[in-house]
Amino acid sequence: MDSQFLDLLAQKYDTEEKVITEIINLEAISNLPKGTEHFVSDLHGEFQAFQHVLRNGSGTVKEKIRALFGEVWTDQEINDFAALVYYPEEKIRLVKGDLCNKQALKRWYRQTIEHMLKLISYASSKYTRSKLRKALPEQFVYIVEELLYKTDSTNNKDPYYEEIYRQVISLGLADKLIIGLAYTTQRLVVDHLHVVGDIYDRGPDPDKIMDTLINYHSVDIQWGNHDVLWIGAYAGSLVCLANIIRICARYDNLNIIEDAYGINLRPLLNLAEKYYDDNPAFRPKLQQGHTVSEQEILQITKIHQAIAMIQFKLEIPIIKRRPYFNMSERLLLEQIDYENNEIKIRGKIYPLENTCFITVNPQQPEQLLEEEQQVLEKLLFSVQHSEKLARHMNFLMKKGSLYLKYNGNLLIHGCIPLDEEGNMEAMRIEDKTYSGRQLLDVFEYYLRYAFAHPEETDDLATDMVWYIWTGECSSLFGKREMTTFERYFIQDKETHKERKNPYYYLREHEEICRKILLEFGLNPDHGHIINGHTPVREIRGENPVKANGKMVVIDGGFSKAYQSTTGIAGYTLLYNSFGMQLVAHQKFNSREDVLCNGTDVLSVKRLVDKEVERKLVRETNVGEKLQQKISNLKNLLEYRYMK
Ligand SMILES: O=P(O)(O)OC[C@H]1O[C@](O)(COP(=O)(O)O)[C@@H](O)[C@@H]1O
Ligand SMILES: [Mn+2]
Repeated sequence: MDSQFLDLLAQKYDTEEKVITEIINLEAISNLPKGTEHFVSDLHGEFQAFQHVLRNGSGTVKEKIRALFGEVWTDQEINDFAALVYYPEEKIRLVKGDLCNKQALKRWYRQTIEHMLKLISYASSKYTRSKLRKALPEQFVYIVEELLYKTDSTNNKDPYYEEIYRQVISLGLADKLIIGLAYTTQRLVVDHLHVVGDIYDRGPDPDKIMDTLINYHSVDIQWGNHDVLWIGAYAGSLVCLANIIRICARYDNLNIIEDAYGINLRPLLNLAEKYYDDNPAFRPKLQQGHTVSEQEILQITKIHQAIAMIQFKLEIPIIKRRPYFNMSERLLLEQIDYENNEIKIRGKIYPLENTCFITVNPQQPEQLLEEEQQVLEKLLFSVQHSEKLARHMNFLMKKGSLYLKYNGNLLIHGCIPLDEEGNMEAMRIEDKTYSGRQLLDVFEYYLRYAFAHPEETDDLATDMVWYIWTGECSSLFGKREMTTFERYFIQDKETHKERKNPYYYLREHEEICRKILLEFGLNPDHGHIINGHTPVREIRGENPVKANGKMVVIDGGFSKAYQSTTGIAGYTLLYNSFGMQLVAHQKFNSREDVLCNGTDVLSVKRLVDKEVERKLVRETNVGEKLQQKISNLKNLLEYRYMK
């Protein structure tokens, strides 16, 4: 072992006792049950519903309350206490409104603090004291520990403990303490969160989700195709930029761009006002309960057309300079007969409707108007100079990856591109061919390169980010073509279909999943593939657990826009020391509903896999790191202290 490294280590562990204590500590931690992993996906800007799932730990909080108090409490009491743990600030306000005299409130405080402490003690039973300490509200660590670790069997200290309660309440600290303890509980029930892609697009508050994730104690992200689109825009891809604005316009979410990220849309609006009019194909999909004036709808409709046309133009030069993207069929503006308003797709002629080609030069359809060019420059400048977007995109890069191997499982938003025979599908990039894990690694390499070079807007890396959004071999898109143009302008629904990669039917088979796990160096006997991306249609009897349990698909649709197809409001997955459980969530109405009526999103759990023996930290990714550390410390012991 490198003596320099050991000398460095010796600075921290500068006595034999310190080394030995740390070894004992790490060995002991390795023998604790593994922490709970929580998997969510396809959040699509639905901050409220996501927050609820996060705060209730996909039902884990209530499960713990029920286990502790279920025999003595009514359902109503359980619901009330659960609501307090989820939304402590609001619930305390409601309780105070209900309890009219001070004495009653004091009694409530006294009982509630005790109940919270019981819950915390139960929820932290598989963690070290040090880990619990880190999760406690900082200003109350001392008193909470006193109350938690009461060891006095003689009752000599009872008055002492009572006095702590009394002081907290009379000094007016009870609210703060209860709120702090509620958040501690939320934090304890989930050790680590995986977001399996698609934080952005369709719903109203992706920025709030990002802020929540940034403040979360332990998280990783597997990028979704929509997240990559936002990364692409920030990294300088104009076509990705056009796409994010188009999608925001389509879902009546332009305030994400303008208000949340402070990107000035005025130049685009001016252009849109000049060239476009009302158009039924471009009217925004309105959010439920969101009232928008006719004038605003008209404005959005115009912006939607302006940016969609810019997008279609921008696609052309990329397709032409990257022949191996194999997208020549997507040169649609070149297939249009502008006089007869028709288009030829795969040899068939279709009439066009709701067209808005006023800025297109039929001889050179990729040509941008001078004004369009200027608008794009201003938008890109604005995007790349939004402080908040920079913070969010940097976090996505830091915590994110295209796929993740974690505790023996493979987490990926979309798919592993396969051919019909189930072989890893190959893609040529420049003069090399890649497939399987190598292909995904190359995609990720380009994406990181593009992000590191935001000043380059048409190099291969930047184009590749757009390919990951929409290309036929992309592991995040997983379809053969994106038929956006057809859905706007062609009636015939046949043209709207997007053929899926064979992966999506082959993943039903256990052998295929085993093969993929092997390709990624994982043990197929123990590993699972965890996917998001495609809504599981429970209504039609689709099972999210496939391939004899090797494959779990957790996109049930937080996205409101998709709930009618799925019939539920999303799946999440829990993986604790006893095994893996899938949780199906019912539609989330509102936080008020939880607070006032005690209604919680009904969650139904289904066992995916059961551990034969309780899984310990030692057998996890974290455990591996601990073992490495132990081995370093043992080397230090020998090198420094046992000569
Ligand atoms: O529902 P919309 O807004 O028309 O978007 C449809 C587009 O979204 C996609 O489904 C991709 O989004 P998802 O990752 O959410 O599936 C494309 O395949 C499709 O073209
Ligand atoms: Mn997706």
